[in-house]
Amino acid sequence: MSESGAEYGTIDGVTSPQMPTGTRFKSGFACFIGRPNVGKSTLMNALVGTKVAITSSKPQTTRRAIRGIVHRPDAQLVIVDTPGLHKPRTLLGERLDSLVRSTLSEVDVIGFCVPANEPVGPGDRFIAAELAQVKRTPVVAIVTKTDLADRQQVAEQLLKVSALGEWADVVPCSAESGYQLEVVSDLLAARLPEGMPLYPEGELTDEPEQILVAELIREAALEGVREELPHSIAVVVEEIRPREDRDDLVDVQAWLYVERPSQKGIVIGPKGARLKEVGTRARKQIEALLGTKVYLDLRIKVAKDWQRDPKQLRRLGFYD
Ligand SMILES: Nc1nc2c(ncn2[C@@H]2O[C@H](COP(=O)(O)OP(=O)(O)OP(=O)(O)O)[C@@H](O)[C@H]2O)c(=O)[nH]1
Repeated sequence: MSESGAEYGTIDGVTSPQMPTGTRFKSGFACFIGRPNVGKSTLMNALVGTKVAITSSKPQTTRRAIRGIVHRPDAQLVIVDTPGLHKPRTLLGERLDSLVRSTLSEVDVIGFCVPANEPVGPGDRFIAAELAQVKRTPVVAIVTKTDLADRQQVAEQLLKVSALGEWADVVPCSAESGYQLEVVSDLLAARLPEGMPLYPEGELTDEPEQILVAELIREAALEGVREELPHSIAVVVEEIRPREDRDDLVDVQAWLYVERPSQKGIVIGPKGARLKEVGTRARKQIEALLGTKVYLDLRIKVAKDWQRDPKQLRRLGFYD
């Protein structure tokens, strides 16, 4: 028995019926790296089987290392979702990149994602060169979005990606159609060290609720205005509290920060219509996440140039 009381593999002499005798349970961390928009978050969600990372059709919406956990009979794979590597333009950009680099050296296996439907370019080569520096961590190259390419294109992409570096494996998959997701999971799990499960069974993410809720609100606020304010919105959830005398209602109080008064106008919309929509959309997602009815108190504030100000960055949850 493990500490949590569940049966896991051969840990402490208990053999799980799903595991061949003699195999040892494995556990550890994986992360996906790749250019923005190549499908890293979507792949993580598909492997975990629930929406924990935030995906969108615009690059660099993922700002935090959100972890998803894949519970397998033979292994527990904790996935750290990294933002896309990109050239630092603002202080925030520099922090993203140092976050990516430290993540790479801390994990047990890296999944390097390149989409099947786009030519291999300088961005992919830049990341491949970065990965060549991370000597001790095995890298599985993953050709994503195979549903958007024909067989010939996928085959050619596999060859091109193989030529980019020294990979432990090269595998094609589609998070959209589910093609080869099991194989991706197998290949990543195979590279983990033997060890106890790191999280109790059934737990999908170890992000605090407050951060997940803030991400859902930010995602809702970006809907439809990404072109105008792609990186200028941040959300802080002040409080999540069950309503007194009610066991079916939770109060969520949150601040939505923008950089300039003009952006405030965009987010609020004519007669507050847009902000109301954002609130409704976010509330539905939060209700799904928390499994209860939610009253969302969402207010907007201007925090001038928050991306360039270390104090503001810390306040908004971006730590050194
Ligand atoms: N057709 C298809 N679309 C996909 C697939 N995987 C991801 N997408 C789409 O590609 C876009 C980008 O996906 P994300 O998962 O947000 O990409 P990301 O690499 O995490 O992006 P960043 O967070 O910006 O680094 C989204 O519109 C997804 O719906 C896939 O297997 N097939």
